[in-house]
Amino acid sequence: MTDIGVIGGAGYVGLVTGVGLAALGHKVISMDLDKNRLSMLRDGKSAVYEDGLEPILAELNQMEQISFTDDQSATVENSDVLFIAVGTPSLTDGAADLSAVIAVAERLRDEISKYTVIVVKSTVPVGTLNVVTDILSQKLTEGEDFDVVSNPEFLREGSGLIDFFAPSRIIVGSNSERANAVLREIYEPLLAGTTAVKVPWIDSRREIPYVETDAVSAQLTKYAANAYLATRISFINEIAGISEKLGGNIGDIVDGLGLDPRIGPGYLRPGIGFGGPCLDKDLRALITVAGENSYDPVLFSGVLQRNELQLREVMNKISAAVGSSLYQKRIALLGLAFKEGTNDVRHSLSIRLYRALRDQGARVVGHDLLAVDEAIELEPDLVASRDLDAVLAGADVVVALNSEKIYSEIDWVKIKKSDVLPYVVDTRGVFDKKSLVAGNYEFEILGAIR
Ligand SMILES: NC(=O)C1=CN([C@@H]2O[C@H](COP(=O)(O)OP(=O)(O)OC[C@H]3O[C@@H](n4cnc5c(N)ncnc54)[C@H](O)[C@@H]3O)[C@@H](O)[C@H]2O)C=CC1
Ligand SMILES: O=C(O)[C@H]1O[C@H](OP(=O)(O)OP(=O)(O)OC[C@H]2O[C@@H](n3ccc(=O)[nH]c3=O)[C@H](O)[C@@H]2O)[C@H](O)[C@@H](O)[C@@H]1O
Repeated sequence: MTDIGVIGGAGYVGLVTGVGLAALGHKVISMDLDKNRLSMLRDGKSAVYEDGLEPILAELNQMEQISFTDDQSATVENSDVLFIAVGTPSLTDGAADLSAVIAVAERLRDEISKYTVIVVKSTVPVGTLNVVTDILSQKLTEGEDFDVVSNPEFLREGSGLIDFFAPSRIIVGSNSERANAVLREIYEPLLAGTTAVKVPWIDSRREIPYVETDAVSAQLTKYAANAYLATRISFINEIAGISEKLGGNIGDIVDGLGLDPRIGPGYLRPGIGFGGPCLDKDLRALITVAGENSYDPVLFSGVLQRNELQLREVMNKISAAVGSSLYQKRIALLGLAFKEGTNDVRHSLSIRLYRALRDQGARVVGHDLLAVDEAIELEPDLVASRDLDAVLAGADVVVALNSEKIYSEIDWVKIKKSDVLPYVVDTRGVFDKKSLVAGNYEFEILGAIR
């Protein structure tokens, strides 16, 4: 059992990391600046939605396996290992904003009083570990008082706990054997499949790849993974666009593509593009860092460009559907979070679409199962509801942006209230096509002939 502090412990990554490590039997202090989130967490409630998190959190709280505080000094004093999971958002030039990481390191420089392993979980560009080491070295000695390790995170929002307990891989980047040994000890229960509380996602028969490498490679692996995922989405969106022009059916194309074992079926759903707090930000940071090192990443620039164009494609479909002008047209957007299964609206392309429609005078009404409050907090004038029927009623155009299961269950015949039907734009191939045909709706599916 290791005493672990998680700095940024109330965020998406920090919370899953803290809860996961506590469930493995470690004593965890989750430290954050957000007092509101901390007080919710002490009551077993999370401001970030993660499937299955709250029951485990409540159990861990009761066992005193995890605690929540805004006191960094006490966290440092009572921890042998500190995971840093603070945010690293995009600056206007695309580079990662490291101010939160630097602020934490500057305090650690004065707070560390025994050998402490600093584990950087936040996604940070190559070179950031040197910055942290330089800050700490102003008062402390590397190897004696501290070591800094990279341990990038690959979780997906909404399925964070599954990804913690059944990760595709664990990557640890460090040149210190002492720190590596500490990390191996921390992850040992996960590799062995043993936990202090019952979690449904662990499979002790499955071997979890554990990769030890240098810090530069660990950090670049993280950026490469997100760049590849973004590339895959822009790739399939581009194929969908071409398919639409040539009269193909993207669903069948994806199935045919995915059958090639070198390509695989996952992560090939076309749509409005990749949104969310990370893919876009990390790709921009990679492009910036490549540029700073005299390398021209033409492929990745194209991936970003396709993503921007994709939003415009969807906007054009809506404009074409209403004919003359969007003014006063009621547009129902299904899916406000950046994807289904999360309440995160950070960098949601649905919200960007809302703004573009609003600016042209449309009356937009949005639906989401989890993110209505978050969407309204971000855009106070947005009319949004969890009631799907109410959102669909009276719409001139209905647009599916996320692929929630309930969207596939809409009975288009049953919901018909009059002969004046909305035009339906399905960017996700989620709606029941037979039902739309039976109801005589005019509709289009992104990337497909009907
Ligand atoms: N959200 C995701 O799915 C993933 C995020 N990442 C990376 O993990 C990092 C964190 O991302 P998220 O969890 O999404 O961000 P987040 O914004 O949800 O969480 C960051 C937390 O850090 C706290 N914080 C900021 N400054 C602090 C300080 N000085 N001391 C203590 N707490 C502080 C904030 O209050 C917030 O709760 C980023 O680098 C991101 O790129 C990596 C993999 C997945
Ligand atoms: O670094 C991160 O933050 C994380 O970013 C992504 O995870 P996440 O942002 O939670 O969401 P994804 O499920 O990857 O989806 C990202 C965007 O791509 C879109 N997407 C995804 C898959 C797909 O086939 N098609 C598609 O358009 C989603 O709708 C969403 O807008 C990665 O999948 C994680 O591995 C990574 O850890």
